[in-house]
Amino acid sequence: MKIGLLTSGGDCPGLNAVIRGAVLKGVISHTTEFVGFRWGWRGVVERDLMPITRHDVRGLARQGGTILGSSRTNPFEGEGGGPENIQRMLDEEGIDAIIAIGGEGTLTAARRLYDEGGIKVIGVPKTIDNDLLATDYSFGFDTAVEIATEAIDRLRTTADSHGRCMVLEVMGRHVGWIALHSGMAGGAHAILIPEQPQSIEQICEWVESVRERGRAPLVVVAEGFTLPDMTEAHSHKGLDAFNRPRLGGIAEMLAPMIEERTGIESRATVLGHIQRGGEPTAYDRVLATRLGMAAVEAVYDESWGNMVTLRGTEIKTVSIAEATGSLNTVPQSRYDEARILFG
Ligand SMILES: Nc1ncnc2c1ncn2[C@@H]1O[C@H](COP(=O)(O)OP(=O)(O)O)[C@@H](O)[C@H]1O
Ligand SMILES: O=P(O)(O)OC[C@H]1O[C@](O)(COP(=O)(O)O)[C@@H](O)[C@@H]1O
Ligand SMILES: [Mg+2]
Repeated sequence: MKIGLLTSGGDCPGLNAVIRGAVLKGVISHTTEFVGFRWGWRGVVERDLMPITRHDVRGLARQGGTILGSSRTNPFEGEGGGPENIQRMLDEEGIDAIIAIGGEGTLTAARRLYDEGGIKVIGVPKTIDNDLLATDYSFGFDTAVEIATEAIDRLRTTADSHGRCMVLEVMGRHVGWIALHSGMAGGAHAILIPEQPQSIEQICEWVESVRERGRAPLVVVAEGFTLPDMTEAHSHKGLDAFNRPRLGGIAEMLAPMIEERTGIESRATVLGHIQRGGEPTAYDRVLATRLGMAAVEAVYDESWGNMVTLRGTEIKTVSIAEATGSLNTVPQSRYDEARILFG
């Protein structure tokens, strides 16, 4: 059995741990050979691959990023794209199956390749935002929450020194899980997420009540948050490779609005890709390793078109369609719970 691994879409800490988990499981429990496609689907379409041995995955559990590289290439486009060309390439390379590690875009592409051309593919869910419904958590999210929480702790001491309001912007295009968890962990005085538009008046009310108690207000905002009069999330950095607006900058918009209305000197910090870089937490290493191992088992079970997933504490296999159908949004009850701590 020869398996091709790829990592696609936005990276996150734990991708390398998945690769290592898969390779060790395949080599130790079976006699699997592995190759890696470089730069996600681009490596599939352009036949850019490299062998991966047990030696190559030494020490990889703690290494951030992905040794294979990632991109936003569409596997249905280009000269080598589409299921027929891909199957021919796999046959010529003697590759029996693909394990695709990626988010909803990558997994949708994987599912289409299976549905439309019978490509033998297994998915591994990846999302730093934790926005995939089919898995309770994905690796990378815990690391991002740790990094954002540390940022809140650090902002708090400098905010206290000056009596300033700090607005921290974290990732979260469609869902506010990173903001919710880091905000709760760090004791933020307001958490602003895409699922819950809030007026500037309400935000300022929270900020002022914090000041009245003699504290320096700390607001955490997800990049996809909107004020009620905004029709889409704040973006001023153009489009990404898949023609979606690059988000970012909502904190820089909110901080002066808060300062103007409350008279409290305010500062914005955009955490950006620092949330996605560096070493994964122990939790993410373990989760990623288990998902990588389970993906190899799914290959041997011929569970094509499916993905591995965390349900409670168990790793299961589910249809990729389940992962890509709708988003894992923050439920109202979780926001209401956090809201008790605002102001
Ligand atoms: N419906 C689709 N059909 C084919 N390819 C897709 C589809 N949706 C996304 N992709 C491909 O998968 C790539 C990765 O998706 P993207 O959303 O950028 O990252 P992620 O996998 O992290 O969600 C996209 O650049 C695109 O080329
Ligand atoms: O800068 P990039 O690579 O385009 O990615 C930024 C986007 O990726 C995200 O981190 C989402 O990533 P996930 O697919 O891993 O959830 C968004 O929060 C952010 O808008
Ligand atoms: Mg995506």
